[in-house]
Amino acid sequence: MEPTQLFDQTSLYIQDCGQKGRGVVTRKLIPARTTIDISPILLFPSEEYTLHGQYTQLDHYTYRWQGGMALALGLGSMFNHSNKPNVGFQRDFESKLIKYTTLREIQPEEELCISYGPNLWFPDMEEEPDQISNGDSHRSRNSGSDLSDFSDSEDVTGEGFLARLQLSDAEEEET
Ligand SMILES: C[S@@+](CC[C@H](N)C(=O)[O-])C[C@H]1O[C@@H](n2cnc3c(N)ncnc32)[C@H](O)[C@@H]1O
Repeated sequence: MEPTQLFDQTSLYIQDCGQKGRGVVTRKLIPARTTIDISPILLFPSEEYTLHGQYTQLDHYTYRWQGGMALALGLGSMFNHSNKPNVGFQRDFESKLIKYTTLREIQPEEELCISYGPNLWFPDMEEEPDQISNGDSHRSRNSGSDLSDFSDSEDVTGEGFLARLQLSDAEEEET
């Protein structure tokens, strides 16, 4: 495996984001298309996840992965959800990494959010009050298309990468 360069994250910090719990915030302006983190992952094989993991706190933090579910080590586990995300992510199955890239310019003191997909298991506090649904707290994160499900390992750099991040889940399923 090639060595992976990690990132200087001195401008990012973890903050209490009210009912969302902790979240990731930036002190400085971050330009669009900036890679802000590469998180190594810890893979839980499908069987282990089905037998145990889905009944634990891990279920709130894991990403779909080839062969099971993955816990992002580092910032990747701390991004909250927004249906208008300002950060996209791309899984690199071969290198067991998730790369996070800004989708637009992000202002100082703004929270960095990814999209978990359409099937949330909690009431979305980013929504307007009359739009908040209850979510389904009993539904396993693994039981729907929670996270846009990249089916293959791809080059994680370049235009194709960012364009793919911006696909909606519906478009993603069609590709
Ligand atoms: C991957 S964790 C994110 C970090 C988490 N906030 C923490 O403090 O550990 C996912 C959990 O954060 C909370 N969360 C994330 N985005 C949210 C949102 N838009 N509205 C409400 N809760 C949210 C939910 O409890 C969810 O199960």
